[in-house]
Amino acid sequence: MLFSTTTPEAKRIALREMLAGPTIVQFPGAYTPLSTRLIQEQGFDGVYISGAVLANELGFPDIGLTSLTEVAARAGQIARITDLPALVDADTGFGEPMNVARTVQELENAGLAGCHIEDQFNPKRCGHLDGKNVVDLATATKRIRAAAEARRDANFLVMARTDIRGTDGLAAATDRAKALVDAGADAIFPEAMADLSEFEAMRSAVDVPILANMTEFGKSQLFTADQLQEVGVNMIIYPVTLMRSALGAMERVLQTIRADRTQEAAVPDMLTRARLYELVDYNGYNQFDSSVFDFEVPGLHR
Ligand SMILES: C[C@](O)(C(=O)O)[C@H](CC(=O)O)C(=O)O
Ligand SMILES: [Mg+2]
Repeated sequence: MLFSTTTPEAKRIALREMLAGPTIVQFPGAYTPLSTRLIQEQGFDGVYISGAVLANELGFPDIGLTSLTEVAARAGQIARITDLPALVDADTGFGEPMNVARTVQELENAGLAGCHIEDQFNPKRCGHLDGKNVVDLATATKRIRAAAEARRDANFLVMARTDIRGTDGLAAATDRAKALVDAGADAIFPEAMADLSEFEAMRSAVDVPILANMTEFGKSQLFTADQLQEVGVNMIIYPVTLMRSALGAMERVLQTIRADRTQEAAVPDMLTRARLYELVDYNGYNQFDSSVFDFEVPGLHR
């Protein structure tokens, strides 16, 4: 059935354990709650909830227009449907340090295993675009300290993302990462690393887990999990991959219908009705229903 069979607390412990382990973990971006089931079925380690996907699907560019309420609600819908730990993109934390504290508590309540908070100015932008701005070190560290202190579950992962590589270079990024760890970050998301050697430099700078963002059409090459593991990366996200693939497929089928005046040629690419029902677990719900209603209470007649 379409719900998590484990608690948020257990998922947070699982996330901590996998990040401490020797094997790199892969977190595809959940496009929607249902697509999260595909991620789980394929045996991935966890799911990522992208701020870009969330914003774009609501019809906004990824420039900080979504609200905490929208992000927590969507992230909660995704977290509730999977046994996998879910890491959510909390952008700049939705305001000042006090807002960041509230953000972390709302995300804990929504059942997330962790979130990342970045050091961009608002309005923020995609980390792989030029013209980003980052806040000063004091502001960046205050956000992380507020996040770390606000959580009620010590295992909720507070990941600090730094975008400073794009504005000030690699040395600034490793320095900032160290300061963010000192401020309480459990993990580091070094955004827009240019190549593997930059990940390696980040690896030597900090002793917490580090994340690689394998977003398509960005600044980083699309390295394999083995290549990234080799340089000491602990976690990979594929944030926008499912949305890009789904939208690509949608565009193609719409073109087919326009051209052929029927969708017939596109049907082989579609998930069949049977497969869709399997994914939504109609069977599981039916069985649950019959186990609840198919019993007799002696002496009870209506
Ligand atoms: C990871 C990211 O923050 C996201 O929101 O998914 C984006 C991804 C993207 O725009 O490709 C990012 O800033 O890298
Ligand atoms: Mg983002």
